[in-house]
Amino acid sequence: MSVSPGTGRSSSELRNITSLPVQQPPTAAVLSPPSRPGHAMVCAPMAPPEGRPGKVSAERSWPPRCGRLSAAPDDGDSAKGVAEGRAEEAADVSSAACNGGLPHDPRPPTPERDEGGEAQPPGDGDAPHSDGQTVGRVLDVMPLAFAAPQSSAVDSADGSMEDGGYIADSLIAEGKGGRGTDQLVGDGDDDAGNGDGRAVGSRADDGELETKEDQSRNKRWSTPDENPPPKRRAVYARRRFPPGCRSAAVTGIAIGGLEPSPMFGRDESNVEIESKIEEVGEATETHNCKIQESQVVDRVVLDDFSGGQHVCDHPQNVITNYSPRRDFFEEIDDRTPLDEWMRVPLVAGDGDVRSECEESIPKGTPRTHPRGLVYVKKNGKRKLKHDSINMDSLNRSGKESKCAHHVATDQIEEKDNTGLTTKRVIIQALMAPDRGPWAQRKNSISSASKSLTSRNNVKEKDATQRQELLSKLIPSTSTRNDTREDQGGFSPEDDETPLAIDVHETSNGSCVTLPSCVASGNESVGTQSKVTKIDEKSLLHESDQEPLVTVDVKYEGSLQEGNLRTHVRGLVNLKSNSEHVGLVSVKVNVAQLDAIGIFEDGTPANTISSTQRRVTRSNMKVKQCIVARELKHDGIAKDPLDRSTKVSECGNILSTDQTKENDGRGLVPNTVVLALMAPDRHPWTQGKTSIASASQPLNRRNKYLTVRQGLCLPDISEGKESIPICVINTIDDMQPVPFKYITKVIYPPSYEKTPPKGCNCTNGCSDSSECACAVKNEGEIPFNLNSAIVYTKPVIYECGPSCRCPPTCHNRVSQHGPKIQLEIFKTGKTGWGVRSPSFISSGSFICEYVGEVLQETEAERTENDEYLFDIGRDSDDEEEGSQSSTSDIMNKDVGYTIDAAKCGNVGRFINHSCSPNLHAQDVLWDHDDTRVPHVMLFAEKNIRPLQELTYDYNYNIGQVRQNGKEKIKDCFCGSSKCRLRLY
Ligand SMILES: C[S@@+](CC[C@H](N)C(=O)[O-])C[C@H]1O[C@@H](n2cnc3c(N)ncnc32)[C@H](O)[C@@H]1O
Repeated sequence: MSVSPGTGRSSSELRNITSLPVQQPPTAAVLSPPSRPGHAMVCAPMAPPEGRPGKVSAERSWPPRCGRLSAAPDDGDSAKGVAEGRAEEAADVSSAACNGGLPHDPRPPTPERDEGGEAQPPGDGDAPHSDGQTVGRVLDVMPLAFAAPQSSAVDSADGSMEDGGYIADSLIAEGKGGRGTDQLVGDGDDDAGNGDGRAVGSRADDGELETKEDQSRNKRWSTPDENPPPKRRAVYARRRFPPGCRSAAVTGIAIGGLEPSPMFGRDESNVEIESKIEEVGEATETHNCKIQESQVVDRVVLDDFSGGQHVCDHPQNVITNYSPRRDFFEEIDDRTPLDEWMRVPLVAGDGDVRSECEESIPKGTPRTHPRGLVYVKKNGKRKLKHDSINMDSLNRSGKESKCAHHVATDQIEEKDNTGLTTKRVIIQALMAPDRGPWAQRKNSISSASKSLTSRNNVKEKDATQRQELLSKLIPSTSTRNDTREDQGGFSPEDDETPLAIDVHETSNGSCVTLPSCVASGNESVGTQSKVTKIDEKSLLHESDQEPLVTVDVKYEGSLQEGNLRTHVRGLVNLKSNSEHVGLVSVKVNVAQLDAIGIFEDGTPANTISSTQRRVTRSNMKVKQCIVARELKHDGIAKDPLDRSTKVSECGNILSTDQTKENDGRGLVPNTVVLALMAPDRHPWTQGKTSIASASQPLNRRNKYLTVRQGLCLPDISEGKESIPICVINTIDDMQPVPFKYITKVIYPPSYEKTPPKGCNCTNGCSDSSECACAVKNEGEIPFNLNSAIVYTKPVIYECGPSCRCPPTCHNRVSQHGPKIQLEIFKTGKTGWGVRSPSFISSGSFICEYVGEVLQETEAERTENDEYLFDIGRDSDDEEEGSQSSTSDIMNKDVGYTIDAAKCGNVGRFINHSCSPNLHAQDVLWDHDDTRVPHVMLFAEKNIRPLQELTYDYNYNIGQVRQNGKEKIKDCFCGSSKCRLRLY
């Protein structure tokens, strides 16, 4: 059932969807390569046969000026040459690339069975899969040429999808709708489909549930007879920012010397005010850290609070929203009603700031970003002056982003060691950098880390300790360390990166030696751990010994969804010739290991088994380890080279600090494994240390913790993305329905991209008046030097292959693909979703919405409309004076849609939210054709780790129709601002 606009379809988008079959042709099939039984691929047909009974039709309206309004009735005709040609070609070429023209689900429809609903729970469509997933099947993105019919395979997807609150779509008759269904209701019948007592027609007009923008939009479009129909544009690529935001935002080439604030400016400092520190990592220590650096300003202007609904009905300009019910990282939602938040006064002028940090830092793991409480007071009153310049305590002024709730300059990174200032107040510790320094280039890591003395002390002390120990313990054999980029720098990964164990036993039965593993590189000594990371390279030769001892590491746990850990602990079961010789507790960083799937089937001697309820059992080849062959009770361990290192002793188990939290069960007679030093940084973790921040304190009741619970796939992109994208499902046993993972949009076969006129810059595009691309962007580079977008436009022009500037040009951001670790996970109610284990700062590029570019006429015939995203410019864009491309020669009457049903990337899994944290931005870089821009998703606010990534599909509630009937789909975004309906 492809009735409504699919993903990304705007509320302003109404479509005349025609001939959409309710029943499926008996030729539909689920195909599976015969050579790989159990691996099924499900594909939908390109277009349904005409005249099939049971079809539904949808009426679609177009706004004036959208170009296709008039063309709507004869849309197919007007676009016939192209559309039909496209359709045919698509079937042959483009779609075949993804679909292979595979037949569709052969199941005949039944009255009970909702074609779309059961097939794809929260959505509709005929996607022959269940709940957007397959049961027990491995995602198969293999070429369809290998696919063969396997009609039975679909059965597993039928009827079992609705776990965890999925609501099946249903195409129902007037008055038969019900909450939680995708419905068609009688046109104009407010009661129809109101199974839960809601009035369909008025739901969107519920003033309490809508923003003003919503109201305005709905007012404009909700009554087609009275109001002009909506613009064609699907998702608003532009975010409605407060006045001045765009122009006031600091760009990367503006304001010399200052690191600009992120575009969206909703830095977390306002959240962090009086908020509880999120415990990160393993709770081994807690200490109070006095924030010594903060930006304290005299004055701040808050002339617009991003719509103002969220905050400042308070006459004294209360800035911060904080809900004690929400966790620390909870976003500031500018549309969240005030009463949802506890308002926190931020004071300018006389006041007092007191900051307190409390966090847990795993031993030996320097923390870069503490989080703490900031108390802002001013004689017990709330006060904030209006002004346009922030003056810090040194009377330095910083331009602020007006869209910020409060100032956010980089001066916090520099100084103001005045610490806590009592006379002038404001906020400013703990602002979000352009990008999490822990996750990116670390160019601002100093800001956060330096701001905490104790933190720095730890770090420096660690380094000193390590160096000292290294000099003592490690002979000059570690040549390979000399080239390490992180040499001398102790990042959070140093003690956290995955390590594993391999145990060998020598003939005397008393030694444990190094395995045949890769060298991990850095020699370091655990900070407090007294564990030496031995030069594995120098020991590799010893791995030639025939292992006599096997290691079986078992991880068990009871992690809950969203409660990730960076490290698990487990027991290493030492065996010698199948005889148990002991247990050793070890700790392994599982987040990285599992997520990137470096575990592989290994030899019995080097395996780690991961078992847990509903957790995939996996053999993980141990990659790195350090093994001491002897451990004395004086706390000295000796490695195979007879180098000794101090270790902790924990009962009978001689363990390192990494394991000392364990109960120390097991007996290890004279033989001990010491492990868990910091190995190399893995490519996928470079610059991505924030996984640590996703961790939670250990639940000490869980002695055995799991390896990344619910891991379905280590990398759904199968290596196509530079950063693996794993799939996590802790809800059920299903996996995503197979699709072809692509990283670039597929244009219609007949489409020829016209290279844009590039810039000739050789100076890094720093002169925005000279850079042709900047000129197209109205004289600005929309990205700052940290690659965060700083303002939005209808279309942003990045430099591209036609330009002389290098690929590193800071006006090339989104074209390089995702740089933030993303993962697909099963949500409770909205199918699969996307999140990141990393903190994402506002303005960061997330990913592109990739799929097949279809002409809309063709898109309307797609079976599965769940993954459609209309693209192209809307009329307003031009009215607002945005630069129009000179090569914009296309027929504006032709609309295009990206269909990611069969071919797509991680973007296809991003769900809708009425309070989104992403923003869709049209970007051009490899052509100037504004009909088919790239849809790039950027973070529009700071996003805490594991928070679902969402954008606003912008459906026009009440306007999605099929066969003249309103179609309804409930929204389960869970936002306090939820409009309750997707459409
Ligand atoms: C592009 S897909 C998103 C990924 C999808 N959840 C999946 O499992 O593949 C869009 C579909 O997801 C579902 N969806 C997304 N956001 C939703 C929301 N807030 N409430 C209900 N369903 C939602 C709807 O069925 C929608 O048609």
